[in-house]
Amino acid sequence: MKLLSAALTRTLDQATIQAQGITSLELMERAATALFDWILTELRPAYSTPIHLFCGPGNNGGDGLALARLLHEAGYAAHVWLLPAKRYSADFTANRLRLPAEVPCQELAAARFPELPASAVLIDALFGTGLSRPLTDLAAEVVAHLNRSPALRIAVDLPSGLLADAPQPPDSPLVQAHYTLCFELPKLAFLLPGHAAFVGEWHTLQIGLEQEVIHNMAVDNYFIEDNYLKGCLPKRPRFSHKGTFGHALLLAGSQGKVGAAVLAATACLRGGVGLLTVRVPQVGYAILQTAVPEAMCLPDSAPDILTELPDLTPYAAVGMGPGLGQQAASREVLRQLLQTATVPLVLDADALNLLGANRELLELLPPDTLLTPHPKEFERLVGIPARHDYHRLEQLRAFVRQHRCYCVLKDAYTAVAAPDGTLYFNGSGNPGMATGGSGDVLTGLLLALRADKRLSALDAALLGVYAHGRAGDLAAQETGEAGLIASDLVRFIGPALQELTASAPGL
Ligand SMILES: NC(=O)C1=CN([C@@H]2O[C@H](COP(=O)(O)OP(=O)(O)OC[C@H]3O[C@@H](n4cnc5c(N)ncnc54)[C@H](O)[C@@H]3O)[C@@H](O)[C@H]2O)[C@H](O)CC1
Ligand SMILES: [K+]
Repeated sequence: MKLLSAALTRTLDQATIQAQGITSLELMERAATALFDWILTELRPAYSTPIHLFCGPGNNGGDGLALARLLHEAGYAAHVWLLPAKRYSADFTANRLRLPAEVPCQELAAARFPELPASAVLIDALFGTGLSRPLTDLAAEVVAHLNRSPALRIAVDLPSGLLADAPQPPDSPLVQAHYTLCFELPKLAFLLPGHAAFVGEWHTLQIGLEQEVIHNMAVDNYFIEDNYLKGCLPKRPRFSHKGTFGHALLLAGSQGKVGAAVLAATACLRGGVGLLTVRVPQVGYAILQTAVPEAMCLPDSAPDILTELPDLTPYAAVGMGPGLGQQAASREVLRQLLQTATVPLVLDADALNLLGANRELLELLPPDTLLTPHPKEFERLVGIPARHDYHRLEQLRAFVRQHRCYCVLKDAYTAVAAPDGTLYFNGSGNPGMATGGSGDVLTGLLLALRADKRLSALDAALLGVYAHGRAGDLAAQETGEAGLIASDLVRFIGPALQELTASAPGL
């Protein structure tokens, strides 16, 4: 799904109002009803639970006021606190007037903040997408008061203080929400690591915004969730043979890190590759032949690191990096690979560190090469530390545009960057995957998908990243998050890919 800027969100609201012939107040009522339904079904508060709604002067506050009315009408103990302002939005005022007189409603003042015990539920409807600058004065004090409370905090649309799609100065006042409930589409701000403590668990609520309008909006950020890739992996034709799915070459492993080669190799096989040859140093030969009998092994003549690039003629794709080490001889293998390869490349781990340490090699990257750095490796690749999460995304866009490559920036919401600068944030996966070897598994899986000629570079990257996370989610159901190890991911690649496979035969 698309990630809209605050400006496009406003356009969408207006377009929905026009297309459906409704008033903005009616759209607000839909938003409040969706919030009300979520709170009742997911939180199931007792009628006696005090629900304190903190309402700002704009439409976010209007959502809060409408929600307060719905809660009151259903018999819940709603209590409204208003943030005084010079101007209030029209729909705020309309809902202020519609609030039944029996609902306690007070203006906030520095000397008059309510007691907020652990048993209460707090609704943060202070500010949403209309926020244009960091919170100060009374609003900042209210936010600090909410954050000090042991009560559950639910943010409407955005945790107040957070901008939807742009950085705010460090240490700006921000509500620390346990839940953020937004409308229809998530916001880019939710997906950035620095915001996790403020956004909490987020959910999108449907309010009937115009799908046609969303469809026609041009954006450069997408969120990849459950349904997006279903059916994208072509079904295997009955008359296929191992040549159909490509012969991949994996260059990996060094003394003490042959396990990385084993994990990437098994993941590549589970990813559906036709044939796999693995290049390891001598130290890895017996290990690989024993641990991965399905793969062919082409050992390097050196005992503990890779020093020679094999003839690339037989291969449909080449992966390099897991457990490689950063010796000069391996750097020369990488240089030769970049100079001679005419098939898709997947570069990870030490192959990326070698690129970062020898940045002139970046000029040799063949177009459509797929790189899979984590943030630290990415920083080494670009050579300049990111000032904040948004700056890192701009660096990412600039990097793929400059080098005409695909880059998978690994994080809780991994971003796949395409050469045109479009970013696709991945929604599958869980914290159990933050474990050694997880990245090696991704490399192997991506290598298999890049060897499959039926897939475009973008589809291979998106399918691989999503299936890797999905394998993690399936594995965690069995092992729990803490108990999950990288080999578990390998076991669940098959089921994850199965979910994404088309039901109709491909041509
Ligand atoms: N489809 C939807 O997403 C819908 C969203 N709704 C809700 O509407 C808000 C956006 O409302 P808006 O009135 O544009 O903005 P805010 O309520 O966030 O606040 C604007 C208000 O605040 C003033 N202001 C801005 N920055 C500051 C600041 N730093 N300090 C103090 N005051 C500030 C500004 O001047 C305005 O007066 C969206 O988030 C949803 O919650 C609709 O209800 C339904 C459809
Ligand atoms: K809010």
